[in-house]
Amino acid sequence: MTIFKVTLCTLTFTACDFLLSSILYIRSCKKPRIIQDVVGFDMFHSVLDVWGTSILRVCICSGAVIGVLSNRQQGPKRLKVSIIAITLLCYLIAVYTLIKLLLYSEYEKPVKDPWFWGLLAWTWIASAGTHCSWIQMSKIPSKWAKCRLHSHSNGDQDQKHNDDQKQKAKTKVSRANIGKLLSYSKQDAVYLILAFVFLLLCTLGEIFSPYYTGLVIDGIVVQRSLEQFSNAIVLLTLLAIASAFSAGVRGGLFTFTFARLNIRIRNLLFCSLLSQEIGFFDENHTGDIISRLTSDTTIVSDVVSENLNIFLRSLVKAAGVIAFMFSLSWQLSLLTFMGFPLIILVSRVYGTYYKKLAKEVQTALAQANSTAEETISSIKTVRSFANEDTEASVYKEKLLRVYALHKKEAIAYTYYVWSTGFTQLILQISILYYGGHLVISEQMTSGNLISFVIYEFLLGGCMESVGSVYGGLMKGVGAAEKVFEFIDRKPKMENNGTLAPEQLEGKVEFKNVTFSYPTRPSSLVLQNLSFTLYPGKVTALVGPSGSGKSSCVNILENFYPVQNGEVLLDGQPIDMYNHKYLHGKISLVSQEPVLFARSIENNISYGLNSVPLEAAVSAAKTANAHSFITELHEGYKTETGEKGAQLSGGQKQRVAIARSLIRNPQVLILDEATSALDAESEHAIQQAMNSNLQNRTVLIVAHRLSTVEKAHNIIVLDKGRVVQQGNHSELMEQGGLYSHLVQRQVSGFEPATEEKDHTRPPSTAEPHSLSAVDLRL
Ligand SMILES: Nc1ncnc2c1ncn2[C@@H]1O[C@H](COP(=O)(O)OP(=O)(O)OP(=O)(O)O)[C@@H](O)[C@H]1O
Repeated sequence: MTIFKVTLCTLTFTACDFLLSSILYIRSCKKPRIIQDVVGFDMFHSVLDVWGTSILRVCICSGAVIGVLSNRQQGPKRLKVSIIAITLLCYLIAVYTLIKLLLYSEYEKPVKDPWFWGLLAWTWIASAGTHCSWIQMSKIPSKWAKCRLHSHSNGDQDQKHNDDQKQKAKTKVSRANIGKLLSYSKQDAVYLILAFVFLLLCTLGEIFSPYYTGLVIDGIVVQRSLEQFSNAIVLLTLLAIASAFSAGVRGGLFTFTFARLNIRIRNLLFCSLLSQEIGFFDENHTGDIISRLTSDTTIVSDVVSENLNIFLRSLVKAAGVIAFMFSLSWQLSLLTFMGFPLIILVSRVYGTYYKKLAKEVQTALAQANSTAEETISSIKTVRSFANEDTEASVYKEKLLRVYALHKKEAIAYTYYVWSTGFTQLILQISILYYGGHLVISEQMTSGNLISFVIYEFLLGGCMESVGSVYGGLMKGVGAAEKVFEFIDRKPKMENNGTLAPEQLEGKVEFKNVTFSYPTRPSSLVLQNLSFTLYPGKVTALVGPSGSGKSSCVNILENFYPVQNGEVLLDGQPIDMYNHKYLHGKISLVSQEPVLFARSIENNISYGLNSVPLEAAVSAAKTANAHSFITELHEGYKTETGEKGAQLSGGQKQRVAIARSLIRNPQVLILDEATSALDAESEHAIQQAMNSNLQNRTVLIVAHRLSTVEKAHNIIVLDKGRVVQQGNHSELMEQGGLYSHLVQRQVSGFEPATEEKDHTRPPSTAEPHSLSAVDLRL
């Protein structure tokens, strides 16, 4: 709707409101002349004041229209700012009409005048209409902006429009999340239904208790009958026992069901994480991911379980209590419900704010966790740089951010308790005052008043619970939003290839491969790269640091998708191979091999189902690991510690080589796999592997000349391109980057920076120790 339509509608509504209210007032006026009603106004017999509220509404609406038309930019914004005040005003008008009904009913029981009822009903409708008109007019800029977008851009309004859309989308997401959370509990429907049945039983017991308490008091004070008094007490006792029993079963069942939900969600999240592409782990901090897996999932199940339990109990109890209250006294019930919308309003404002805060707290906590995790997992590096104090202060800074958010939460909670407590206090005093009047005027018994007051307390408790658990539920929903974001995330690279040929030759071809990492899409790491790895041959990749050697390995392992070109295994793109099959045939020993906190035997047979010890021993022998393993106290049963921390770097590498060899892979990739070994161990491994080469394709990424010089083919990379290819002697003869690297390193010259300079003439110094030569600049 355009600005003109909105204002026209508002003005039409205002005119109708005034006209209808006036007609209804004139028809319900008991005095022969209106002027007499005005002069001798009587609260208990005249509805002049109710008609007066229509003038108030006319003023509100016309004021809004004038405000918007006179200042099209600022007017609607000002209306938006005062929405809560107008909501309160409209609510007070509606409450006033209820008070009028109570005043009228003092002299006319029941109130029969249809014009009076008509005026009351219209006043409620018109109050709601005024509120809606105000909201519509406050929204004008975002809608109006749409029309203006074509003529000229308006940054602020576009931003606001986007924010509105985002807010709407968020509300939808919250609802979807609650639905989704419940859908994960489908398997526990039986337990949930049982829990709900016991919840009903327990609540019924609690609802009837005040009623029987009233009967006990009436038995003592009014009837003075021992029989009625004792019957009521027996029933009260039975109810209390049944209610307590049901409460226990209900609580237990809810806790049990949500413990199952917790396990389910964690498992789903973990499986979803495991299926994500490697780029996902480059983009997300481990601490963040772990925080979602541990604290967010706990919040989702625990907070939701606790709050859903209280929420349902309070809701069912409130429904029963309301029914009893109306049966005891409709007047007192009306009085009670005047405060009801106010509590909802407070809860809503608080809930939205609390949800926002909860999300911020989760994010801040995840960042703090991430810092702690990074520091603790790299404690040796931290210690070696004596950087403990800085790390501690970085962590403290992050914790202080969490603390600041918690403080905000605490203040918000304080205001919430104050506002709801104050509303309830006013209500209770009004009820006692008006209830006393009803008892004195014999419109209800004292027992009923006591029952009503107990019910009112119960309802107050229910409302408070609903309000406070709303915040808790929102906290759970905020956490669920983050958990579901990961559970629902579709991996950008799926391992859904199906090829699994019985015979695999092992020929690998890189054809015009261009590649960049997902975290840095604009920087090309490999450019139009082509080379071939042949079965039965050892190929070495060499080149300066950062030239893309490990990136080639990552692509060959199918960790990342390539931007252009293709990587073929036996003529087929590698992503067409079955995931398990591919990694059974291509095995990688990486630069920093990671061992798991298990025994050496289990580490060697990692990922294989049942492997005899002999196979592990044989692989360990080839990897030159057997002798050091047997020297360990528990041999192959020795635990390696977290990430293999209880083994030396060289020992870890040898176990990792054995782990790859045991699979008898067709393509073996050794990415700096022997960098931590002494020359003798490396030589022993090479001997063993060369004699074991059969038709295996071997790709070696290494910096030591001793590792690469015996390779059948050496591929020299520079800035993601192949610059040279051939065996050691050919490349040395050719000159160029390879010989330059060799000669420069042989001369013992180490440049100060990682930048290389090919223009410099190669050193003429004689090689003195080939085994120690590092082919990296
Ligand atoms: N996970 C990653 N995300 C983004 N960029 C990366 C990632 N890994 C490596 N890089 C970048 O890709 C380029 C090539 O790195 P790569 O590890 O392939 O080089 P390398 O030749 O193996 O180096 P080195 O000999 O030092 O191990 C470098 O510029 C590096 O910064």
